[in-house]
Amino acid sequence: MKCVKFRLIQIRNMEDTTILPDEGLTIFTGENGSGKTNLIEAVYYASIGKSFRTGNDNEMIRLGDEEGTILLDFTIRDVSHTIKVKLTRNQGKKIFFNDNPVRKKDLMGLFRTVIFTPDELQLIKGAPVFRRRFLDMEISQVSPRYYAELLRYTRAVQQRNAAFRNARMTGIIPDTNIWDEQIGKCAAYIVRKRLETVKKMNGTVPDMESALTGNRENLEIRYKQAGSDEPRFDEEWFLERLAAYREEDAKFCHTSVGPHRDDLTFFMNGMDISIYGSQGQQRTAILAMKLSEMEYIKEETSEYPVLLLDDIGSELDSKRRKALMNFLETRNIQTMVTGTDVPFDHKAKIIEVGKE
Ligand SMILES: Nc1ncnc2c1ncn2[C@@H]1O[C@H](COP(=O)(O)OP(=O)(O)OP(=O)(O)O)[C@@H](O)[C@H]1O
Repeated sequence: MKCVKFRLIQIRNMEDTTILPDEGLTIFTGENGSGKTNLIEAVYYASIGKSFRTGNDNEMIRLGDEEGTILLDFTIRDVSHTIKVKLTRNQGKKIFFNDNPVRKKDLMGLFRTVIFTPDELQLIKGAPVFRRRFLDMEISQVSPRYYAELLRYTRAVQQRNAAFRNARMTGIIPDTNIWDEQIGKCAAYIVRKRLETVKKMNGTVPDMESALTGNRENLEIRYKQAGSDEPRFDEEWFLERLAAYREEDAKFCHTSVGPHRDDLTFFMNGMDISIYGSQGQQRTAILAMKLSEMEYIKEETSEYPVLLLDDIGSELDSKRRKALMNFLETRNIQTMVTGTDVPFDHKAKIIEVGKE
């Protein structure tokens, strides 16, 4: 999978900018605020249908304009495709794949990316939601069924919670069987898929770590299921727990059982790196996980996704950057990087942003 060309029209600070990235490494360089991250953000937007920086699409449209467009041409196994996203102020977005309108959820998995930004430390330091999202996005990009089950699951949990809220005034515990059944079915599938993925990642993540550092630390991802020491993914288990917790859930109008409560923990040589790891180790571990995500996507789809690295120069020392670039080069992974100075001494296409 390669991005051949992308264009931002009235997006962020870009009036009309076309970029032809290299098949290998492209470095966006330029002063602070010149718009380097805006370029990576647009590529990511075309892949997922939303920004990694904001949930408010209006922020994406250039100030003073009413609409903005992102166009992206890419190839899958040498066949060309196009994605077009048209954003209109306060009126949402329209997405087109090969000129046909598609819903945002249908965009998932067409043009695949993996992103690493300075905020990525949240994956270790932040709330569980960041870790679940990481895993969910990874699997959703290769499995349309997973994404559909996830959406169905989220809706069922919302409906169950709404049923509790609606019944609150009456003091009667509502019958949520219809939602519990849906939650149980989807939850079993979601947790099974997540466990499979974690297992696959554990097969590659130590190699990625050693490619970056030269050390073979024992890096391991563990799935932490709310309510069970040994992860369970049978529907009956979820149904039993949903029934057992119904009374308490009704009191708080929430659902305390299910994969939306699960978490991941990262261990290095048996130690939880969120507690014992240095900042450098945490960053390297995250990057190793991202590379392992790339391997997973490659294994599932037979093509590497496009890697987007925002401000990597400030995140990794030169030794690790070099090791990372060697790794990407040998696998022919298309990579787009931002940095105020050209941060690498590798063969790359360098695009100076903000200079006409
Ligand atoms: N909706 C918008 N309309 C116009 N300009 C915008 C909009 N959103 C952001 N900008 C401008 O985009 C620029 C920020 O771009 P970006 O974050 O890509 O910078 P950068 O080159 O990555 O900078 P740094 O090196 O500091 O990370 C700022 O100048 C900001 O004012």
